[in-house]
Amino acid sequence: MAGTTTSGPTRALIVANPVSGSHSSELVRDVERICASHLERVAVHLTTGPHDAEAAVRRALRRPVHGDGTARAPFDLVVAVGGDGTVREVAQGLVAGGGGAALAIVPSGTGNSSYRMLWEDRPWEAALSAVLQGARGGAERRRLDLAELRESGNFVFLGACAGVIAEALLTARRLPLHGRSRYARAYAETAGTYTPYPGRVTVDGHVLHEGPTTLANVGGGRYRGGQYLVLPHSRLDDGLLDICVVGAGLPVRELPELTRTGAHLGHPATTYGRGEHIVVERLDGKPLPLEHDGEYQESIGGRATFLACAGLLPVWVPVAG
Ligand SMILES: Nc1ncnc2c1ncn2[C@@H]1O[C@H](COP(=O)(O)OP(=O)(O)OP(=O)(O)O)[C@@H](O)[C@H]1O
Repeated sequence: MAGTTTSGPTRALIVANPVSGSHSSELVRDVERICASHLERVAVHLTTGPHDAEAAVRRALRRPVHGDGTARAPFDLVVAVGGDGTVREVAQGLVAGGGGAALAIVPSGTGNSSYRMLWEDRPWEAALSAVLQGARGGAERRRLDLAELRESGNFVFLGACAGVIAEALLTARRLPLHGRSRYARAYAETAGTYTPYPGRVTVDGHVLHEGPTTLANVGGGRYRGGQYLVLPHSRLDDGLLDICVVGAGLPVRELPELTRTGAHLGHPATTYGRGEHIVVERLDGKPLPLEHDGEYQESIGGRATFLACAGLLPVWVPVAG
């Protein structure tokens, strides 16, 4: 397959977020130990705050290492140890840093949908060990699509959602729960009082949906909240963004059950599309409730514009099939 390579990586930077939902220092030590048993060079960076993962990756990739009189990139692998927000920041740093280092993920967040979109339910130790051995371990380096959110300039890895899922993230902030049950409870609470917003979604210049909107999800990843299969048909390297819109005809409380299996797609209130240029709007002059990669976008206005960026990010994934 184009864009793949068979040999494993040799030099890893581990970027770990100490405040991600299921972080522990033992986990970081284990990741470091497993990497060190396969690789010639391993470094660890603990993030210090929002955006630090991106800055650390950019910095680290900028410094060439000199060996035998030649310069080469200091790392060919960056292992993000964190949740979806950390993974996205690392992805942004990898794109900005250039140089061809590829991403691997060890899940230690809350939803961990990014890890699941690549490795499903495989234990992280097995996935990391596969990555470190390359094709021999059953992993390959593939270039995956990203989306650019025009209004912020950020790249989107997992996906973005306007509507009830974004509102649920705000609810989740005040819940003293951990893991995926935190998002499940936040969603249930939010759904109880949620009013669909007046919206429009345009795909490659054609209006896909206009009217009351419960959610509009652009991806990227098949899962949201680690368990809800909102975009079951999404492919990560087809150069296109999938979009699922749920209108007001589907009771908000029924969505979690339906999206667990992708059954929402058969409901008449659901519209599905695919394209390179997707515009999600709120039409009543209020800000669009929007999140991407699990982070609420506070400063977005009434409109979010997503552009597909085909094959922008090198990522270690299981060998296809
Ligand atoms: N040292 C730090 N202190 C405070 N915030 C940090 C620090 N390092 C990183 N962050 C921020 O923590 C946020 C949340 O991290 P992350 O998304 O990885 O975990 P999570 O929210 O538990 O998981 P998920 O997104 O999978 O639900 C990120 O937006 C990141 O910018």
